[in-house]
Order: sequence, then structure tokens, then C-alpha cells
Amino acid sequence: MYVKICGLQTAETVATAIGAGANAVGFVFAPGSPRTITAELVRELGQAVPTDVETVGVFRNQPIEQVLEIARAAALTTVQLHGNETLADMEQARDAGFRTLRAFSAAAYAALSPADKLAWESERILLDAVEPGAGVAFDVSLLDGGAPAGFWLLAGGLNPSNVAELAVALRPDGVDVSSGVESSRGVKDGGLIKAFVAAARSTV
Ligand SMILES: O=C(O)c1ccccc1N[C@@H]1O[C@H](COP(=O)(O)O)[C@@H](O)[C@H]1O
Repeated sequence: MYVKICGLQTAETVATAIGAGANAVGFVFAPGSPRTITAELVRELGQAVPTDVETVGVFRNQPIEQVLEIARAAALTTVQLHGNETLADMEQARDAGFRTLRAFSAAAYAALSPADKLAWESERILLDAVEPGAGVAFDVSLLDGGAPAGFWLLAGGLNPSNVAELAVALRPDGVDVSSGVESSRGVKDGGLIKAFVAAARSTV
């Protein structure tokens, strides 16, 4: 079970996530979030991240050139595109040397045509609620028509208490959390991070 802890802002919480065994640590560059961070700070925090842990930048409807400029400045391994980004944007990011994740709301993914689902099949997909980073879960019946065929992450309203049950029910390749490991909006809690990783890993 791949586990990503998102919205980190301090060296302490990055160390806690890594110590707990997270596969990826996430940093938010999308404007308007209480978790936004600078590229300079992420570059500094990234120096303590082992090479087998992804450093993921979260972007939303920002021009791909700007995404890549920030990703280079922050020395990210991975860009997570959370808006209306296209397959061409994903390819451009990979051509620039970054791994990619494409987030869809579960509702938007469910509404894709079979041809569009096929077109996105080789991408690493993240399924989330309509409002990302708000700690809100999506209606799991939206996946009655099928989850992505390739690698996909479940996100949206996960926390240490519900992650195991949802992971068993929906069988994603991994999970991603932000609000569910916070003591208040935007403030990460080390105990919750450890509990989340342990609960997610208890499913495999
Ligand atoms: O965290 C944010 O503020 C954010 C802002 C803009 C786009 C994505 C954002 N976060 C992503 O939201 C999901 C899950 O969030 P939550 O656990 O429900 O709070 C996750 O993929 C984050 O990367």
C-alpha cells in the first residue's frame, strides 16, 4: 500500500512521515490553500528525504511552464496536477524529468467516456472529492462503474479511522491524506501521521 502524506510544511512533520514509512511527501503550490509553501523551503526540506521517497508538488490549474519552473526550483521528483491539465501537460512534465500524478474528482472521473478513461489509463491517477484538501470524502458509489485500471490513489476525507475500511472496499494501489492528519486546518499532527500510515499498511 503506497502512502502519501500531503500538505507538509515543517522539517519535523516531513521526518515523521518518512519515519512512519510514507512513500511520498507532498507540498502544496496551489494558490489559496492554507498549506501553500515556497519552492525554497521545499528544496531545503527535500534534503532530508531519502531518494526512494517521492517529493510531490501539488498544483491546480497553473500554466505547465510555471509548474515546471517551481518543480525545478523545489527539486521535486513528482508533480501532482489537480485541475484541468491535459495529457499533453502530463507528457511535458515527464519530458522535463518529473514523475506525474493526475488528480480527478471521483465525479469527473466517473463521467469520462470509455475512450477518455482508456486514454488516461497509463497515467498514475488520484481520485478525490470535488473540493481538494477539504477533508471531505466522495460518495464511493461513484466508482460503481469501475476504478482506474492502472495505478491509482484514493484521497478525500481519509483519516486514521476510516482509511483501512475504505482501502479494503475500494482496493486502490495507495492512499493520500492531508486534512485527516491535522490537529487544525493546515497544522499537521505527528501522532495522526503515524496512526494513518499504520492503519493504511494494516490492510496488506
Ligand atoms: O491540500 C490542499 O490544500 C490542496 C489544494 C489544492 C489542490 C489539492 C490539495 N490537496 C490534495 O487534496 C487531497 C486530499 O485532501 P484531504 O485529505 O481531503 O484534505 C490530496 O490529494 C491532497 O494532495
